[in-house]
Amino acid sequence: MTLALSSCTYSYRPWSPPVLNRLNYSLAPGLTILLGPNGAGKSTLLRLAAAVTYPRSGTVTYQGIPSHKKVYRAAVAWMPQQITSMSGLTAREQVAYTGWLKGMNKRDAWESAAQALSRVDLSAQADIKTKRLSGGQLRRVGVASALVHNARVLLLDEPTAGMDPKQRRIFRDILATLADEVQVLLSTHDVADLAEECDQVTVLDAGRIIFTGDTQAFLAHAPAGTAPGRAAEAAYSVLSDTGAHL
Ligand SMILES: Nc1ncnc2c1ncn2[C@@H]1O[C@H](COP(=O)(O)OP(=O)(O)OP(=O)(O)O)[C@@H](O)[C@H]1O
Repeated sequence: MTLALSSCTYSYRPWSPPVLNRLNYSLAPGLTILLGPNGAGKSTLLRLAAAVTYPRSGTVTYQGIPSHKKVYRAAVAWMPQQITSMSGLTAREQVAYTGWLKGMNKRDAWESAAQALSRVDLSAQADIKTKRLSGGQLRRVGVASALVHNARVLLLDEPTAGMDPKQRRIFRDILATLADEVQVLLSTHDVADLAEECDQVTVLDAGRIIFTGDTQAFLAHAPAGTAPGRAAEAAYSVLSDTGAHL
């Protein structure tokens, strides 16, 4: 049993049309990327999975535990699109502070912050004030903050948006390593960068899942003769066109 959304319906206002309608989704092991056009519902799905909000009907569970339970929230970590640097805090202090907010005692949070920063390859920047870090490094502080309380599932909302190619490559390698230990679901528009590196791909369109499966099955949607290195974009384009007609 894993993180699962069962028949989930969600709308932002009681009277507005649902953004997700009776959605069923089970997160696979490893690294899954969540693709879809603007407004497809990716952030909404992640927010439900992160227990930031709750479905109007249906259930969200992790190993059968419903998302409103404290143990659920302890198992799942979420990184929103915007990471803020906390005024005056170093990277380690910011990550430790997040751990403390999540209920760890000060000493455990401090120790765990060092480990989390090492997992995102930021040990060398641990004592630097977060406001002096680059945008890509600050995102890695965000991932470390998400990891500090030893979550089993990591939910990342467009973590690579605005990163330069080098930072994206570093970030991608870190995620690939992390995904050996925790389940990772991340939304992105960087199809070409990530789709060939991940284990699973899910494509959301207008609140419906139009594809979910392993990377090979996803790439198989690229038309024959697609140039090497373009397969992910081509597969996504074919699936998006199909989804638009469903
Ligand atoms: N706070 C909100 N209040 C009302 N409607 C919202 C709110 N947030 C999102 N929506 C609407 O819900 C739908 C899905 O939005 P969501 O942000 O989940 O999509 P997305 O796939 O993450 O988009 P993007 O790729 O642009 O980030 C959109 O129609 C959006 O306008």
